[in-house]
Amino acid sequence: MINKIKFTKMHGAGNDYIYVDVTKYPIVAPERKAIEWSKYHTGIGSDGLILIGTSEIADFSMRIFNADGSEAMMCGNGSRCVGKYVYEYGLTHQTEITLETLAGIKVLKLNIENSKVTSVTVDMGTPLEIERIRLEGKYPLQSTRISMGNPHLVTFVEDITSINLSETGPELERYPLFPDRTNVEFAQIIDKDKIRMRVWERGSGITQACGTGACATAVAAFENGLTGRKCDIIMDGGTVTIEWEQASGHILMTGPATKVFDGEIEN
Ligand SMILES: N[C@@H](CCC[C@H](N)C(=O)O)C(=O)O
Repeated sequence: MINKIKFTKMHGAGNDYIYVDVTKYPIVAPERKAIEWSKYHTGIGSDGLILIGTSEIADFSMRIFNADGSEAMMCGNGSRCVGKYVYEYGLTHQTEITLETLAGIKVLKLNIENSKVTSVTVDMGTPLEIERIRLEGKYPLQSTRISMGNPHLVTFVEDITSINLSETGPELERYPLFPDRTNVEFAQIIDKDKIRMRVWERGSGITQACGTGACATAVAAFENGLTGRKCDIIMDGGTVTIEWEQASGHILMTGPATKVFDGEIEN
């Protein structure tokens, strides 16, 4: 049993996770560690925990645990950071990497400057289960639900500053229509290729950014005739560019990946 785990804190547009190479530091109960380590006052502080491992069907694998210990299928911002991690820690010299996730294999293209990964484009695959819905009850919202591997509920509003996300977020996350809970995005159209978005993440609460949420928002905007196929999603912690390719039907997400620090923690 390894007593000390080496980890790296990284963020993608402010969406921050603890990254562990589990080929060197196996973690027995990641659900429990995600809860313990994500706490800001008594742990490392993060939106969750991401495990980087080997794969029989791709170059690497990624597992993601939210701050409440629940396991998610996919993490857009996290996948970019995994690309940076495996390249900069010398686990690969490839600049195109395949990554096994619970939502299928994703392809990462690394943009390198002076041997550092500055940004990554991820082929996020095809958005699924796109449905315009009308919520009832306390929040009679006209929204769009979309799966990017994980579930999202996107609502466009005139003025995003009018949304009390810490109140609506948890209620919509557990709205009865979503037995598996949902991620919740509110978005305001700035112009044909710019959207301001804020997110309440299932299992983590308000975060500064959500990659799969940015993809879902861009898809919902296009489906509702509000933008073209390519747009910038401006979140609290940074911006990502989303393109919904017409030919392939795939979503391409490009954005930053940033290392914060390396650390060591008792297992
Ligand atoms: N922040 C992520 C998504 C993380 C998982 C999400 N909270 C869920 O439970 O579905 C991203 O960047 O995509």
